[in-house]
Amino acid sequence: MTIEVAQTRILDAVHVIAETETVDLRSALGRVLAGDVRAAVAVPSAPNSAMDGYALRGADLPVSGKRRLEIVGMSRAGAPYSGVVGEGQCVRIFTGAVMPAGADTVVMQEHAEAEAGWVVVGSGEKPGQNVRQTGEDVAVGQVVLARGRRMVPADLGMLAGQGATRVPVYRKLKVALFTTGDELREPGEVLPEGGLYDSNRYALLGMLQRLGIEIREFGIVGDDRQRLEAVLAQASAEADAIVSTGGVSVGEFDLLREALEQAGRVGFWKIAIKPGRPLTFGSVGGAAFFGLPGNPVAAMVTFYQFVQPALRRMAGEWPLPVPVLFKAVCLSSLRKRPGRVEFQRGIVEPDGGGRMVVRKTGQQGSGILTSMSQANCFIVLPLDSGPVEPGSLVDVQPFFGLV
Ligand SMILES: Nc1nc2c(c(=O)[nH]1)N[C@H]1C(S)=C(S)[C@@H](COP(=O)(O)OP(=O)(O)OC[C@H]3O[C@@H](n4cnc5c(N)ncnc54)[C@H](O)[C@@H]3O)O[C@H]1N2
Ligand code: MOO
Repeated sequence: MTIEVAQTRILDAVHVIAETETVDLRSALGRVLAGDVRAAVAVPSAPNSAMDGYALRGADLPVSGKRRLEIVGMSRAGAPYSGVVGEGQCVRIFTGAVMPAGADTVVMQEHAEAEAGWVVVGSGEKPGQNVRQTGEDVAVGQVVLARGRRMVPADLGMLAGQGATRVPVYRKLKVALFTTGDELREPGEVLPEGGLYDSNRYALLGMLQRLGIEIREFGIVGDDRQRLEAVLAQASAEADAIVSTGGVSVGEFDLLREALEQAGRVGFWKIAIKPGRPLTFGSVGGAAFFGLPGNPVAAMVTFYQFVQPALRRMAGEWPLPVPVLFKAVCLSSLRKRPGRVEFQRGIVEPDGGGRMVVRKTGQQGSGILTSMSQANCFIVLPLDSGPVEPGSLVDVQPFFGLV
């Protein structure tokens, strides 16, 4: 199965949560809007000055030479001038102050010479300049923020700019999380010979936390079918989605598969992706189920490719952002065989000469979590491509952005 087919099937199968709630603006960051927010007030609410200077009639500006205008008053932000600016007059004005009646133009103070109640302006100024018009940012009735938007800091500002104190949002998505494998130990415990600490659950916790999800942790579930079935039943009763790692390939102890066949409807897919070929997707009770491969990098790559978009959709987010891809010059040689899309891990940066360059973060095995920890991007190698020689252009998908 191609990545695209798997992504489409998953997005088509999941449901957006129905319940909504209202939250205080202070708690709205990262939440998903459950309804359109329309503007009740125009921003700005009145024409105002973009500069400190003098408000005057555009018709009074000299075409050539200079003109002397009488200063008849002052308009400060929060304390407008109540009179009218007549011919040959002006008002001392400050940034953000309402334009006085009669005036339609502001000359910044650096371009004017003030002298005892009078000001001299020169030519080269344009009628209408330096004025911010009513509603030029937001007009009354316009959709300020649309349903399905995951709110960013500027959105909180937009809502506050409308005088809003509370906003309608979808309730938080609940996700149950567990890992499988008798070899796993909880951090803090003593590690037996051949054991390893459960790193997947913590990496997944981090990725889920970034999505603002309410997490129900079921810990490590050993290779015990009855226990797996019990956890699946409880998880499906408590959560909108279940995410697990391990036990999805073909090993004899991959009991998750049997437990799932008992508890729900799931498909076992082989996807043309590396790392992360084996993936399980389906439902257990009313919950969507995602069974990720156990290898730590495979678990993270498949989370980003398949689980994250699905959880965002379920949480009400729409449209989903299209992942950013750009070209960079690859400084490493990369091993690659045609047949799978590969998500190798890299560090991308400007080279100082106007180019973006990328190099791989060491060994690229799907168990090498260091390769992910040190990376700031995926190097995305297409399905049918072969090895990459240093100096070639490759597609890069950055992890970073403003936060
Ligand atoms: N004969 C085949 N063997 C394997 C295949 C295959 O197609 N045929 N696929 C390989 C690929 S690709 C992957 S990925 C893994 C996926 O296997 P599972 O999902 O069943 O994962 P496990 O066998 O349980 O574990 C794989 C690996 O990852 C380690 N692991 C598991 N859970 C965690 C955790 N929570 N934290 C840290 N590390 C974890 C585990 O110890 C194993 O080393 O199968 C290949 N085999
Ligand atoms: O998922 Mo596996 O190699 O593709 O780790």
